[in-house]
Parts: sequence; C-alpha cells; structure tokens
Amino acid sequence: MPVEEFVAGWISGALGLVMGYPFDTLKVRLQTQNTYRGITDCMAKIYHHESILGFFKGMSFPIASIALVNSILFGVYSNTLQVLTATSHQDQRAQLPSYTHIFIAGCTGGFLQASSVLSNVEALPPAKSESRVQPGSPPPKYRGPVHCAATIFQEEGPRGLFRGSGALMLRDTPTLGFYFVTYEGLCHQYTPAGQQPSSTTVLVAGGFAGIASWVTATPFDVIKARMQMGGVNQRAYKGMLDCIVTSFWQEGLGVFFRGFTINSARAFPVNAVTFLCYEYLLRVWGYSHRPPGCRCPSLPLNSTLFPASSPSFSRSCFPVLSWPSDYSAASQTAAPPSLLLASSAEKRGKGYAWPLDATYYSTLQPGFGLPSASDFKDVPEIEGASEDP
Ligand SMILES: CN(C)C(=N)NCCC[C@H](N)C(=O)O
Repeated sequence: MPVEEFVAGWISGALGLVMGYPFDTLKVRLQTQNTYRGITDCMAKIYHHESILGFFKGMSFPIASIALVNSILFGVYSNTLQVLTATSHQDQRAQLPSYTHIFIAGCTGGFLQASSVLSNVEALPPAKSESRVQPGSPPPKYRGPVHCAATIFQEEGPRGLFRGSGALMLRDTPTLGFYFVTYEGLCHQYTPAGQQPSSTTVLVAGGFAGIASWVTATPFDVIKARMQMGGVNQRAYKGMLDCIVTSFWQEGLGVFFRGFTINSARAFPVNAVTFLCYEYLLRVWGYSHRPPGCRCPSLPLNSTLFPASSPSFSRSCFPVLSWPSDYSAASQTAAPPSLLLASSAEKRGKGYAWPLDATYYSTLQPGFGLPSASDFKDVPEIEGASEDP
C-alpha cells in the first residue's frame, strides 16, 4: 500500500492545525459555554485574560493526534480511490475519476478517521474547553487532553472515550465525501487539461472544500460536542436523539448552527494550507497527484524509454514526456518516438501528459520494445515541452 499519502497527510495536517487552532479555541468555547455574547466578545475576553497565547493553549497533543487523523484521512482516501478506479475504470485512469468514486473514497476516509480512538480523544471538548479555561475561574477538572482521556478512561472505562462517537461518525462520513468532491471538482474545473493545478487553484479549491465540509458538518459537530461534554447546564443526555430533541426544544433550530461562522472562517485557511502542503509534498517526492488516485513514479531526468507495444497500453498518469513534434501518423511506424521522461520537479510548469500506464512502467526497461502507432493516437501534443531526444 502506498504510504506517501499518509506521510504527506500527516505533515499537512499538522500545518493546518497550527493555522486553525485559534479558531478552534473560539469554537469550542462558543459551543460549550454560555458566557459569551458572540465571537468578538469571546475573542476579546480570551485576549484580555490570557493574551495571544490563550488562543494556542493545549496545542501539543492535537498537533500529534490531528496530524495522525489527517494522515488516516488522506492515506485511506487516496488508496481507496486507487482501488476503486483500478477495478472499475482501468482503461480511463487518465481521466478524473467519477464523482461517485471520489465521494465513496472520501466517505471511507472520513469513516475510518472517525473510528480511530485518537480522533475521539482529540475531539474531547471537556479537555479542550478546560485546558483553555480563563484564569480566575475555578480550577479545571482536567489538565489537558491526555489527562482528560485518562480520567474518563478510569471513571467510565473504554466506553467513555467513545462517547459521542456515533455523532462523530455521522459528522465525518458524508462530509469528507463532500470535501474531496469539492476539492477535486474545483481543481478539475480550473486546471487546463493535462496540467497540474496551480498553487492558487489548490489553495482556493482546498479552502472551499473545507467550507463545504464544515457547512454540512456543523449540526453534528454541535451534537457531538454536547454529548462529549456530558450535557450542557448540568443536563446529561440519554443518547444522541435525546441530545438533538432537548437542544432543539430548549434553544431552537439555531443551536445546530452554533459555531457555523467560526467553522467556515477557520475552514478556508486551514484547508487551503493543508491541501497546498499535501500536493506540494507529493510533487516534490515525485508523485503527481493529477488525476487523483493515479500516481506517477519519479523518473531520472532524461531517461529515454521505448515502451513495448501492448493491447493494454492505455493513456494514464505519468510524468512529463515529450516526443518529436514531427511525429505524425505517417512517420509512426518508421521512427518510433523515444520518450523523454523527466522528474516532475524538474519539469513542473512545462507541460504534462499521461501516455503510459503507470502500472506498466515497473516492467519497462530502457530499450525494451517499441510502441506502435495506435499507442499514441490519443496522446495530445504537450505545449511547452520542446526537448526531443
Ligand atoms: C469534520 N469535518 C468537516 C472535517 N473533518 N473536514 C475536513 C477538514 C479537515 C481539516 N483538518 C479541518 O479541520 O478543517
């Protein structure tokens, strides 16, 4: 199983966390405490009582756990998509996988990230809100997320750590599907055919993907937070339904959208940075992430390959290559093109095409076989890639 996506997901998740932590602090306090009049009041009080550091309190545990959770999400998403597209779209791997596949892969990533105990512990609002409690208030019951998790484990056993996990799964499974559909859709929309999405496209698509996911996630985010808090205003809930009904009767429909503005404001920068870092790392490591699920092994610069002709030879994801510009239908049989393959890092911005099957590459050796004319009939000219072998 390819692991690069897991590692890239881990690093980009950590970066996104730092970006979004101040927003998270505000969100947890607004969702779980009734003492603030709104976002600005909350911000002002945190800043007044705790200085700027108040927004970053208790970040050490989440930076490890969220990064790991993000690594599960991106790693599972990308590997699931590969499995899905390889089995049902074997001959169309150069194209954007269908939105159904992207959605299923995203939901799978979301479901598995939500199932991990780390995800639940990381999301424990008692730990979050109490580790960010204002000076002057009564001493907090928990000294931080790890202490909170350990205390809950001692008092309630392993089940306590999974309180609110039903809501967490309902929150994460479909929303992560929307997340990746939005991201891939926007990248596809604003990227010229055969090219990698630009940094701006990745930033904007990632930002909107984050917003789309949080728009759908907020109602269950509120329910989850309340269940994990063991109730609000000394009122413990008997279950998820009880939490939904009671919250609705006591506070109206608006309660399910508490933290919505802050979630969306946070989602844009966090996910813009997360996706940019993720894509950047995969490219630096030589894996083109376009189209998703279709990976391009990095090749030594100027390798010349003569791929063998094969009926299964299909256009797929591969790094940059170029071939003689006079390579026309007439000359194909006489002079098979040699392909100039370059590492994606070297050739970034110079044009991309996907004429080879990535799975095929592993069997290729320089000088091994020759392509036939039909192998190249659908391959587009590559703009800007002028090096001929
Ligand atoms: C529950 N939802 C909506 C998500 N997990 N959405 C994906 C965004 C993940 C990112 N680390 C973030 O915290 O925004």
